[in-house]
Amino acid sequence: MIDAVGLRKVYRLKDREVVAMDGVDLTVSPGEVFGVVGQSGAGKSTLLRCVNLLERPTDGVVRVAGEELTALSGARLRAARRSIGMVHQHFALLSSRTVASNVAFPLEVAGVGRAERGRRVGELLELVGLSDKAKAHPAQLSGGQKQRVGIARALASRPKVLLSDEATSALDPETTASILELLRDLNRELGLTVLLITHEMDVIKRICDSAAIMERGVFRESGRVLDLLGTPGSLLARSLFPLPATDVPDAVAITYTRSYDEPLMSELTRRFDVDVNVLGGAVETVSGSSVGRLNVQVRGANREAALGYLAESGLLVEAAR
Ligand SMILES: Nc1ncnc2c1ncn2[C@@H]1O[C@H](COP(=O)(O)OP(=O)(O)OP(=O)(O)O)[C@@H](O)[C@H]1O
Repeated sequence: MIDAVGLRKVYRLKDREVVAMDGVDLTVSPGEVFGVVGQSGAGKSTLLRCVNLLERPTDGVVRVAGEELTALSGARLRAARRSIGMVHQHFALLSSRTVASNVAFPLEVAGVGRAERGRRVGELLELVGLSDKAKAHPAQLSGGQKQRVGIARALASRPKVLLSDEATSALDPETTASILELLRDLNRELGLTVLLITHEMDVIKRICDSAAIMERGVFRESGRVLDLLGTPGSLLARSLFPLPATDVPDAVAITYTRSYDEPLMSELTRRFDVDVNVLGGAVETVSGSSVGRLNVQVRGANREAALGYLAESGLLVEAAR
């Protein structure tokens, strides 16, 4: 649905050049939620602005919903961009307009008639759970409600793709959870493809099917979240499940990305007669699967066979650090 190849963006300032993006390849499949996570200055906003051609990349090709945006300009680019909705961190609502009129705004710009606009706005407000706020003004809404208006407005022209620029960064944890849930529901119910940028690992954990870690203008790793978590040395695994450093002898870090019918640890002690001591870790639901990362001390004569058994069972076994 989104295909970007070799994206570079260089800002030319008076006295120097800033390379904000330096060769990013991004593929977002139809119907998935893809999260790009990184610290401030990593290049996330630049990537998002280049994907919808708010800014033209210095190099590279961007295709969205089958259209090569980088080959278009003027009216054809504006028309193609209707298949992309955008949600902003600070909502970007018009304060003098009511909620309904904010949502109607892109429809007015697109020349949609009054009756059709009214019908569509009603539908959109229902979709985001704000039917009772149609006549309110943005100043009368909570942050979460404002973001719901922002999402309704972004969906007005029935986009295939929603870009989210730190949609939950200005919200408290509870409101963040409800907005993420809304994005997930819209993704499922409308088959909406979502590309979001965030600096919060929690957003990746809660709603993303795929993710990329961005640092200094490049993707350090990218792929399906569960695949990355099961990959040796994964940065995402270390960031989502930070394990405390350990120098305990015979300790290993174990990662599993699905639930097991049989109790593996007790099986281990029974079959291999080893002592198993859990030193630390966490178990959480990621992309709908039970994922765990544990530091475990395994001791005994059959230690190697026991670790081999875990690896054969599909767990990732690495040296604990
Ligand atoms: N218009 C611009 N002109 C010059 N440099 C820019 C411009 N926009 C971004 N940059 C620079 O490009 C780099 C990447 O910035 P970008 O805003 O994309 O990062 P980010 O990951 O989105 O960070 P943040 O979360 O703080 O917005 C930074 O060094 C930034 O200073």
